[in-house]
Amino acid sequence: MQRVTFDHPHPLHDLQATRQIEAAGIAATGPHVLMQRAGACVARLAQALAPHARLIWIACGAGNNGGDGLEAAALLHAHGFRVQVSWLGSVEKASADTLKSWHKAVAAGVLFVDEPPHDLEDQDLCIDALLGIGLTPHDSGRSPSAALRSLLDVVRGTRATVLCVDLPSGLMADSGQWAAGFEPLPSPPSAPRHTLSLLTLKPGLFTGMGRDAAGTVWLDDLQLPSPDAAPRAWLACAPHGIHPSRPHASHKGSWGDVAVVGGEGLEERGMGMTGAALLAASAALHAGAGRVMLSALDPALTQSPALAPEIMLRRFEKLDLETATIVCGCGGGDAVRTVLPQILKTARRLVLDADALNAIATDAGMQALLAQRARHASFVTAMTPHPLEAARLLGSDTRTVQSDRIAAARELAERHGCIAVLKGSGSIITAPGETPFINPTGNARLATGGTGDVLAGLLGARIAALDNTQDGLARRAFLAACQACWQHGRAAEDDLFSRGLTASGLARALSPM
Ligand SMILES: NC(=O)C1=CN([C@@H]2O[C@H](COP(=O)(O)OP(=O)(O)OC[C@H]3O[C@@H](n4cnc5c(N)ncnc54)[C@H](OP(=O)(O)O)[C@@H]3O)[C@@H](O)[C@H]2O)[C@@H](O)CC1
Ligand SMILES: [K+]
Repeated sequence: MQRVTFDHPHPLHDLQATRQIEAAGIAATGPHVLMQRAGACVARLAQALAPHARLIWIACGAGNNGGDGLEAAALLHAHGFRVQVSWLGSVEKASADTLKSWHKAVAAGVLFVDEPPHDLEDQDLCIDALLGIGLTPHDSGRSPSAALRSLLDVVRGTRATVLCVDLPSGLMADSGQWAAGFEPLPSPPSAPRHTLSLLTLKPGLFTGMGRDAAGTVWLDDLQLPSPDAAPRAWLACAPHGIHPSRPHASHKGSWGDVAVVGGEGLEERGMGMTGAALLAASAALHAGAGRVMLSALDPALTQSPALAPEIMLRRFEKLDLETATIVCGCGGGDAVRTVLPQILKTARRLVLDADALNAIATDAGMQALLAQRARHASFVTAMTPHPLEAARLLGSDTRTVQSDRIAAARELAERHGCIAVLKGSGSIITAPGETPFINPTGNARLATGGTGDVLAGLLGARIAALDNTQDGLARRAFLAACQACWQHGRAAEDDLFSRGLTASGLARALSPM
């Protein structure tokens, strides 16, 4: 068993692959072996998480996820813990494996209760073995029974540490969304949460609602060999080796130019958005771009910001679109539409964000220009939509995008031939022909205006630093996007922001590496 850390990338397998791995495992080990192993490692982790538990309550569903819970109950009882079990199954309907574990628990003298205990304290433990990967898809229209619902409510409202077996019950393994009818109350759970994922890590644990639901994630392979099934995605790890430490004999030209085009003025539509462009420029600067230029769409902006005199103002027609990495769209408003076609045609390295994406979403001509970029091997294009911007580009809605974030990111990347970074909890980074990565860094401090502009500027700096003379530009740009997401999230985790984060503070906290 291992706690999932981010020192190497982890493969994330979807339900189909997990079921295949499970079936092969059962064929290799025989009946009940995997459930016994699963129960044993649940019991081991339970003891480690709550060594002083007065009471361990195990909520067991009717399926094999509940069987894991019953198996763990027998073991924990044998280790001297006071264990109570609520079981939703029946002897008549239980699977053969679950029935064996039920017999074991009964024979061990585990107490089965009709009502969940109401006296679970902080030091106690609640084991959620209600539902695992057997949850039927959300569109089946099936909602939880009253009995299941009432146990779920206790699991979600308890003060005790919660250990979820395989998945938080009701969370869909592939998407990280709650199945219909299983959504918890809006207030986030306050008790510590852990999830012990069995056999494989599932993508849904790390994106969408998954991170809040799962808490700390653990993995046990149930002693089966590493799966060779293709992962649906990878969990990104701390980057190393993409940008080795900067040579002493480097100069500003070594790290590339970033030019930010955005920031509609107050006069245009009564909504001043120059701040967004300034944030992107500041992020590029602090992330180590050799030179940073700002081409503001606000004609009234005629001076570099006093706090960042390094940022040079440029009229759009004075930008060298072929050499600079263009970050386009931050606070761009409608004004961005006038310059975007030329940028799409000419800029070799391009990061598209916010209003540039909104403009492209409604303009077939610009979509065609974007598609043409993919035919030039020396062109790099990255887009950084949040779910609503992604939905506009895909002609769908936010709910559909969020219902399968990996699929939505892939669709964007394939359709537009570019690197796609779908922002949100567990950002998805993908590109044509690449297996997507899910970024594990970051926290709720990022939920404030301007942090997306900071990511766009940071990504601009990372792309600007890529060496033109080396092969594999597309792949290196993709890895640079993964690195930028990692660094953006990691910066937000710094204690510096423990009392709150602003986007300008985040930009200033970035570093070249
Ligand atoms: N097989 C093995 O060897 C191993 C399996 N392992 C473990 O088994 C788990 C998978 O077990 P599983 O396939 O039995 O599914 P599981 O997650 O218990 O859910 C099924 C139950 O949920 C119910 N239910 C479903 N949808 C529902 C809905 N919308 N609303 C309400 N109810 C719904 C469904 O009800 P039913 O449709 O039968 O009426 C049934 O009662 C896996 O996650 C891992 O923990 C490990 O021990 C490793 C070895
Ligand atoms: K569970």
